[in-house]
Amino acid sequence: MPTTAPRPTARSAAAAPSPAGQPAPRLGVLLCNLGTPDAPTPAAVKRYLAEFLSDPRVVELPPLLWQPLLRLAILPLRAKESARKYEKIWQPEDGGSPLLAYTRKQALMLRGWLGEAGLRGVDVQAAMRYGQPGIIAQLERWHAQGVEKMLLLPLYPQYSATTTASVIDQAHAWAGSKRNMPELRIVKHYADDAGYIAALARRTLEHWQTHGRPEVLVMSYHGIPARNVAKGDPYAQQCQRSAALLAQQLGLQPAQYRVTFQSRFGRAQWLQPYTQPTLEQLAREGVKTVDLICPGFASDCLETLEEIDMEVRQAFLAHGGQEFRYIPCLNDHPAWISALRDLVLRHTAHW
Ligand SMILES: C=CC1=C(C)c2cc3[nH]c(cc4nc(cc5[nH]c(cc1n2)c(C)c5CCC(=O)O)C(CCC(=O)O)=C4C)c(C)c3C=C
Ligand SMILES: [Fe+2]
Ligand SMILES: [Fe+2]
Repeated sequence: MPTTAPRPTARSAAAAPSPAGQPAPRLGVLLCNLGTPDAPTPAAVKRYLAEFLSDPRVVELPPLLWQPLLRLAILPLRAKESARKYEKIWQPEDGGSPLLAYTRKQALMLRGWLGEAGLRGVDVQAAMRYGQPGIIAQLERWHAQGVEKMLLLPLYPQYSATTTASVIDQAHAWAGSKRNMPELRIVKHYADDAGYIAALARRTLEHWQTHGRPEVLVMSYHGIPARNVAKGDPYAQQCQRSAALLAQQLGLQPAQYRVTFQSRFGRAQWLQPYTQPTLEQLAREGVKTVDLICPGFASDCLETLEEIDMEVRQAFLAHGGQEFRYIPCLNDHPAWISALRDLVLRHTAHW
């Protein structure tokens, strides 16, 4: 019996068939996070750190000065040291790197939730700025399928040139290499987005329902060099804005919370106050119970699971603290997926 082929539309005629034989998506949403090594080994960590720390958005030193220092002095030691830390948080049975596993889960859930919200023909994928799966490879796949509209959603609620701008640079450089470039939209930041703040508040209140309220809630953000802020990076201001909104939702008075900055790299001054010394000081002042939340990290990762929940916890307890309770990142919390869905719906309106 002769079969009638569906009449090709302008789009499907141009599009390469997708692997599952599904029609090509109309719109691609890319959840972008920092990146992670492929394995918790010195060799894999070295590859990842070399790419990451060679990005001029991340380290602004002249390459002729920085590259020899990085390759000869920093990487050999740091790769070994970091690999040992990655080993402590690696999930061999569950996606390896927590950062990658959670970002993939967020993409999968968001795809379903957008479909339920009535957004048709949308594909949602997870990608990493450094290492695998890469941003360019995904944009290239969509381009080959004829996807003409792509939304970049960096999983950094607060904008920084060191993170968000680097994602955007990479996507623009890729688009610049195309004769028939797609439409690109970007979510620059969502530090004061009501859905994001509500998700953080929900996460915290659920934690308090189980454990009760602490004496002090510490909100710890990843740091950046202080001179970046002096030169105009709005990151610090956005961190303070998110913190104030979260405190307001939780009904906290200024004495009941602190904003701190973690993960300092190198010897330059970074944003202050630093997280670990703040926790040590609180313990010395007689504070017995603290909760710590990392509002700037969309997913748990090395910097939260190892640095905060192991190292900083240890430091607080060693200085006289009694209870250190880490509040997990937003990860796959439904309130967070709902906030991401609303961000996507707003940024793809009339598309
Ligand atoms: C100059 C160095 C760094 C800047 C600036 C920086 C900014 C920055 N980073 C994140 C988020 C993450 N960073 C992570 C790991 C990480 N960060 C740095 C250095 C800088 N970050 C290093 C060297 C590392 C690797 C680990 C280590 O060796 O200590 C991660 C976790 C990755 C993982 O695999 O789990 C995240 C996430 C933000 C948000 C930010 C600026 C706002
Ligand atoms: Fe970092
Ligand atoms: Fe760290």
